[in-house]
Amino acid sequence: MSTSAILTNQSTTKTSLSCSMTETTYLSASAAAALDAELMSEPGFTLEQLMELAGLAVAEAVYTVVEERRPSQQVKPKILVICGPGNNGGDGLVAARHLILFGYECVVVYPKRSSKQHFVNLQKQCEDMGIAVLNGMPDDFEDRSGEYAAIVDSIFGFSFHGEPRAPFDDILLQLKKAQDCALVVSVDVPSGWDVDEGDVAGFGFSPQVLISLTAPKGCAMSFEGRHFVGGRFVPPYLEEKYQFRMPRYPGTSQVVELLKNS
Ligand SMILES: NC(=O)C1=CN([C@@H]2O[C@H](COP(=O)(O)OP(=O)(O)OC[C@H]3O[C@@H](n4cnc5c(N)ncnc54)[C@H](O)[C@@H]3O)[C@@H](O)[C@H]2O)[C@H](O)CC1
Ligand SMILES: [K+]
Repeated sequence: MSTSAILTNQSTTKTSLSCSMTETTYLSASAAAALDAELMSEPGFTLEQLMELAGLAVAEAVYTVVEERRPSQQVKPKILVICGPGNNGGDGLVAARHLILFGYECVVVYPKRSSKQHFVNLQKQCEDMGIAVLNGMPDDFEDRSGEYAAIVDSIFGFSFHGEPRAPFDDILLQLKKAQDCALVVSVDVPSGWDVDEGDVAGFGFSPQVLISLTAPKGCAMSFEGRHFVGGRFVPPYLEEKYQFRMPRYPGTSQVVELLKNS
């Protein structure tokens, strides 16, 4: 793997539950894919293992931001999780299951379902938790998007290319409209953004929260909202090989928030 695939290589400094983002490491789309493949070949992780930890981290970040804004302990937060056709969508299915275990309500939108057994199992596990798994956006979404405590964008991750195709083009338009009245949390990459360059098409989808997995991708350099990192599974020798540094996770946490320098 060429180190030129890595966009910057710097370090973070730890405070208590967050990292002061004096400097951080960004991975290009190609470096992220190469690292992902290596995790599954050399340390021999299965996709199931990595996705379970990634999805748990997503659930933890969602829980953190929702609890901070929660007006009353009586209201059970309701989360909409929109899942794409690949592994980013799988992270969303895992996160939905954990959010139920954290005491939330969830609805999943999963229009292009993978037939792979792992994904069939993830859907079944969601349904077994009482989660409705829908083929499309709820009919009343435009009028009621503000009722969700958060909307999770797990549509596309680091393998997204080009222009979003149907049905995700329409879904992203709906998400863009909803971002003014609902808290939108993107998983790994704000969907529709160029993975390395950001919102170069000027579409204007701008989630309030991003949870980068393993390490931020290049697009995160132009992200201005709250930024968490999760995916606490990289062995130190791979950090060295890929010349990036995992954030220093506090205690048993699966996520760490990167704080911008003042
Ligand atoms: N090591 C880690 O950090 C891990 C991260 N994980 C998550 O996996 C995604 C990357 O998953 P991958 O399956 O490679 O790709 P995507 O989910 O980004 O999407 C692929 C999917 O999307 C389709 N597609 C691509 N471009 C378009 C388009 N323009 N319009 C419509 N559809 C498009 C493509 O055909 C595929 O079907 C990473 O970001 C993390 O979220 C793992 O969970 C664990 C390890
Ligand atoms: K996403």
